[in-house]
Amino acid sequence: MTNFTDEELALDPHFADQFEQGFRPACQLYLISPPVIDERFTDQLRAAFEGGDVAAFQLRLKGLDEDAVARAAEPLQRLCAEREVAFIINDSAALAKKLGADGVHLGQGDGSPKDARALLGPKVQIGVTCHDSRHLAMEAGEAGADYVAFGAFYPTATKETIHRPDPSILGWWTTLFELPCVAIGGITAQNAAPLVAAGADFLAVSSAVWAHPDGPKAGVAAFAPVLAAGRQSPG
Ligand SMILES: Cc1ncc(COP(=O)(O)OP(=O)(O)O)c(N)n1
Ligand SMILES: Cc1ncsc1CCOP(=O)(O)O
Ligand SMILES: [Mg+2]
Repeated sequence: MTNFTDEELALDPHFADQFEQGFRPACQLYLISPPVIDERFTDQLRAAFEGGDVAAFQLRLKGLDEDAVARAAEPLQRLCAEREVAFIINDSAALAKKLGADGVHLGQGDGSPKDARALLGPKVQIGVTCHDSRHLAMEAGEAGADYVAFGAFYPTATKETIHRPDPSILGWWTTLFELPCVAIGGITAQNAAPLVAAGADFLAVSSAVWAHPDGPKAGVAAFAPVLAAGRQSPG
């Protein structure tokens, strides 16, 4: 495994874009499905989309075999296509390929981004979990990821988590690299401001939307003000 020094990082040709102050689109919402869904979920997803702009939806069903995930995916993928929301499959590049998904999200134990790229081609988005690690994020960038994900920023009941990054990792990343970064883990409309200010390109959110007391439409709508507040200007 490569360990990057600051000097190597500054010289690495894969990161030629670093230090450029390029345009970064405003922070957007990336919805993660609940870990378990039933037949009512397509309507819940439709309601969520009515709450405001959603850039991507990840189907993250834990403990189901791939055939069952594929069956669940069908109406959800169709809805995402109608709404021009990127449809991302969690964990499995092979399933993303089979379904013709727009992307796949890979954890550190979900296979290599290079193998996924070889399987999926250049147009499919590949995201990689990087926990709280600058090193893992640089490795993912080198391996051809389309985004890196840091988290969990806050306690969450959706997944057992060990790593708790500081929001400053988002600012560090966006100052050096153009590759988008995703913030995940326990994010709500109430606690998201430091992540947006620090530079997150996407907020990946599950329970704050699906368990919102007024429903998923209100759950998405609640994020509008914090997304609109935008990043801290440099300096
Ligand atoms: C956007 C995003 N970031 C992180 C994760 C977590 O992926 P992983 O570490 O593989 O854990 P599981 O989600 O598979 O339990 C994610 N799914 N999406
Ligand atoms: C999948 C995942 N990876 C790190 S935290 C997390 C859970 C995100 O869900 P929530 O927004 O409910 O904390
Ligand atoms: Mg995974």
